[in-house]
Amino acid sequence: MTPLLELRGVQTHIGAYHILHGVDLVVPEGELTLLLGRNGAGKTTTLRSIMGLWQPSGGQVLLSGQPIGGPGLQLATPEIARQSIAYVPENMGIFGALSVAENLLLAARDARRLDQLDDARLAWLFGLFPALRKFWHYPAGKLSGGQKQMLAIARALIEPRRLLLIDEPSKGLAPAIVQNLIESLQELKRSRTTVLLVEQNFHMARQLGDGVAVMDDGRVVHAGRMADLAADEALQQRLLGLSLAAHQ
Ligand SMILES: Nc1ncnc2c1ncn2[C@@H]1O[C@H](COP(=O)(O)OP(=O)(O)OP(=O)(O)O)[C@@H](O)[C@H]1O
Repeated sequence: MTPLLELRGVQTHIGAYHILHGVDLVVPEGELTLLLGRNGAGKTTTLRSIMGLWQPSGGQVLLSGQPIGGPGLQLATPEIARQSIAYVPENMGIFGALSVAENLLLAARDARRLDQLDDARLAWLFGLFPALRKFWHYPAGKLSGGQKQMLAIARALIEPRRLLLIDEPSKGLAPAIVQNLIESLQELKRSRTTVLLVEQNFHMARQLGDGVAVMDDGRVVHAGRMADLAADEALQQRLLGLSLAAHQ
């Protein structure tokens, strides 16, 4: 079956630096695929290359088999977003001075007022992230780090999406908050939303991943099922090193 997203030999340069050296990656429809790898391996650059925020200098990015990125066939970022791909960057891109409700409203292209937001979708989001209902009229800047992360993901989900790219949502969060986030993302998985999730936290990754790709030095050096990697400590050690395999 054609995967929802596929990268074939993607090369990306940032200025004079050659960062991605031929990334091959498959994200099947309806699955959560983990992208792991040490700091600087190229995970964020891969997400940005999918979105066209860095334009690949070689290879192809395909959505349902149709090219969306690569030399000679590059779509602009707004066109890529219109293919129903949402990106939650590490800095989350939320507006601190606006309320939780206003942040969500801004992300909904079809609604101009709060009462135009889709009720069923909001109820589903509140089920995933109960804190959003509780802090509905609070300035987003006053939320905790974990709640901000949940708001950022909720913004990406305010409309139905074919694909969600999420960059390291656990970064800087306390273990108890990470556990909340894991539970929310497990609930999201039940809706069969296709997700490509960048993580360094293996404890989180192993509970969420269907498939996994491990990057090193601008390439994918391992791809397979997360259950197989989670069961193989020697492989974890070899691919991820001690610091990542340490199960928090
Ligand atoms: N704007 C930039 N200019 C120059 N080099 C960059 C830029 N952005 C990233 N890089 C370099 O590209 C390489 C890959 O970075 P990237 O952020 O993709 O890694 P990562 O796997 O996401 O790491 P991290 O987990 O630390 O975010 C790193 O060596 C980084 O220094």
